[in-house]
Amino acid sequence: MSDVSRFLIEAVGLSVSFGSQTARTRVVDDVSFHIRKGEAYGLIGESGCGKSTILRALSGLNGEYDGAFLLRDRELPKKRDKDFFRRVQMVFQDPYGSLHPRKIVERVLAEPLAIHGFDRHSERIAETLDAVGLGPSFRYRYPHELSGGQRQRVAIARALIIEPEILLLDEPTSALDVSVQAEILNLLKRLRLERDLTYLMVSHDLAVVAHICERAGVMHQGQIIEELSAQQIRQSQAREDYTRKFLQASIEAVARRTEVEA
Ligand SMILES: Nc1ncnc2c1ncn2[C@@H]1O[C@H](COP(=O)(O)OP(=O)(O)OP(=O)(O)O)[C@@H](O)[C@H]1O
Repeated sequence: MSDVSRFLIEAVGLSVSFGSQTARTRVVDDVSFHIRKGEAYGLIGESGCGKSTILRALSGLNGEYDGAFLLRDRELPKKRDKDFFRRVQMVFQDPYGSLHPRKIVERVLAEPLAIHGFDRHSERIAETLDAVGLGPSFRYRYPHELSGGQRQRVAIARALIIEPEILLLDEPTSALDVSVQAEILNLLKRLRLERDLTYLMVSHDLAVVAHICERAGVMHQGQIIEELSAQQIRQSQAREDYTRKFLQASIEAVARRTEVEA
């Protein structure tokens, strides 16, 4: 594939509806955005605005959409192929649900290597565990022997071990304690720089998005109503009324959280 494409990922006129003919609801409505190579792009908005639906459509979990996703200017087929999953990996919100309870970490990490035909399994597992901050002893543990943060590190390792270009992150820290959230966010930030990764991250938490992403689309009722830079988010510089209220509500939520922790 050529590297001259303007964008690594593009969504063009994406719409997703659910329900039968008579009770059909459009939950993503004509959404377009682009992400450059190496960039971290966020989708933010209240619960139910359609963020995860976009991620599920891009990841191939739901092929029932209108519009298109382009990877380096090429439209992705509705049924994603193996090459897509080599390049694009997903990290889910719930580190408890996303790891198989009867598989030790080594097996969790060996499976994607086998599927995608990688060599040097043992070395790659050791390297990747180290990259996510887990020592060699974690290799032989079951998920129930791990904390929430350690499980999410394993989930990140499972995504990274096949050297993808893009990580799709669906609220990757919202199931974790606040102190652990910061560790995982810092890990994601470091990994992106070290490995020249591109992120699409979905979150309802503005602080999380402003920490990780350079740009974010603000979603409301299935549409991206405006895009903001991380600096605009931090300085509460929004054009739309809805975004201003959303930013204000988030700032108040963070202040409340800080008061509770103090
Ligand atoms: N498989 C489905 N069938 C029917 N409705 C669905 C389905 N998946 C999502 N929805 C609906 O689509 C809307 C958008 O859901 P989505 O999960 O994308 O929101 P979200 O912004 O990610 O919210 P949250 O942060 O709570 O996950 C919601 O009203 C949801 O109930």
